[in-house]
Amino acid sequence: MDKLLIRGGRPLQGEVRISGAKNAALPELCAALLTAEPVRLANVPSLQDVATMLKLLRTMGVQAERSDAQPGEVLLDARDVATPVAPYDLVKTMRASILVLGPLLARFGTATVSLPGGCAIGSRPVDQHIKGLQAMGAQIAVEHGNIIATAPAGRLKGARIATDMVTVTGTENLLMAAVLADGETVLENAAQEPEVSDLAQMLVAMGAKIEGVGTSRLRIQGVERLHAPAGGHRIIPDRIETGTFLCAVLATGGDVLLKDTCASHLDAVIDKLREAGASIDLGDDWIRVRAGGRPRAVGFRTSEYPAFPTDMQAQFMAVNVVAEGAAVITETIFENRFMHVNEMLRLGARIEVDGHTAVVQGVESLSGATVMATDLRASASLVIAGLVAQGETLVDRIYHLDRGYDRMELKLRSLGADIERVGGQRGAAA
Ligand SMILES: CC(=O)N[C@H]1[C@@H](OP(=O)(O)OP(=O)(O)OC[C@H]2O[C@@H](n3ccc(=O)[nH]c3=O)[C@H](O)[C@@H]2O)O[C@H](CO)[C@@H](O)[C@@H]1O
Ligand SMILES: C=C(OP(=O)(O)O)C(=O)O
Repeated sequence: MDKLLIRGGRPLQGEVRISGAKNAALPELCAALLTAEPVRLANVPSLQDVATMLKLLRTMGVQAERSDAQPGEVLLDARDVATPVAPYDLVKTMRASILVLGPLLARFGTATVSLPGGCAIGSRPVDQHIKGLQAMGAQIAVEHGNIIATAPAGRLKGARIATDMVTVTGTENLLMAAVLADGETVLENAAQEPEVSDLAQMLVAMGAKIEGVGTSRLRIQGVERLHAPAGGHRIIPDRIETGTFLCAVLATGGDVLLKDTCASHLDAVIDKLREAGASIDLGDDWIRVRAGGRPRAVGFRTSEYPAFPTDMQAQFMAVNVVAEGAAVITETIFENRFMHVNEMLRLGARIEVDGHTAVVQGVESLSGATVMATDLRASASLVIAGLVAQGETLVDRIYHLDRGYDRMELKLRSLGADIERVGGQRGAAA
């Protein structure tokens, strides 16, 4: 099993290119199921979740290939979908497989998707996805661990849906279902994450009629069919990869230019980084971050976009761990997203957790040790801590990291980090 070996203590310096957003790529790959025309996606990141999604689409009969000629481009042809089924062996490795449910039901009137179980960071039910589809007329049964869904007479009906909480993939699933439904759907309490808006823009380019993009109320007039987006669709930059590098630079005391990114998707994180002492300059598609000595500890509370993202909580905690002072971090989205804390303690961090709150008392230095990644962003936070720690840090179980980061260790190495993959080859990224 692959591990990352890090010899800490080197500030990051140089330039790095940010990849396309995992959490936009996954629903947008599924959106290709909504049309019989071939769809071209650009800026698709090379990471394990994308590989898993391409595999899932292929098992259904979709032609899904990376272009040899154009790096980052994926061509998808869902003309023939023989089996509208997402089996357990793929869903268990990637919860976002649930994103095929809405589009399959919308276009083919039937779908069977294995019910995702719990996950390291929380129980993560999909009841809101199911409730919304039922409101659109779907008949849904859960049998033998599978969600079995059908649309009577083959087509969903528009409905007014208010989800009990803001759900990102829930909004995306219902949006993809609604674009081909008969009549109008109104999604209240919709997620406003940039990845949801990027999906909506792709759907509009495919002929969907959607009002309110970027707001908490999406109004959709269903159409009979969709076409491919003319000229393809380019995936937005990954704001969480961006934030991860920003935190790594501040924690290590470096100076880095991040290219091909979008600063306006990261307002809350950038505000907190500045509060922590980072000097940050912004351009249309770049961010330059410079650390001015040891960071100051800064508290924050995770919440839905545009507030501080839960997917940045662990990485920002790694900054606080070596900062001057103390900070309170509150996690409001997932009930078990402090799994990195016990591993950080092994590196010498001082953190106390009480329910949804972690109190971090910054320390002057960390000392390298073997630590175990428990989930995707926990892995990233341990890499940041390892880059700061004195001596060697070995991060185990980095298959979690590979799910969601595009060649992270190569990018870090290009910035001067002493980091290498040991114990095998990287798994087949898409
Ligand atoms: C592939 C993808 O885009 N993943 C992101 C997505 O996950 P995901 O879409 O799974 O997260 P949600 O926004 O749905 O979850 C938010 C909260 O709602 C709860 N909930 C959600 C749906 C539901 O039917 N019932 C229910 O109770 C969840 O357990 C959680 O407590 O948004 C999360 C919150 O920003 C991010 O951390 C993930 O990186
Ligand atoms: C939690 C995440 O992803 P997923 O929803 O795919 O588990 C994440 O990207 O941090």
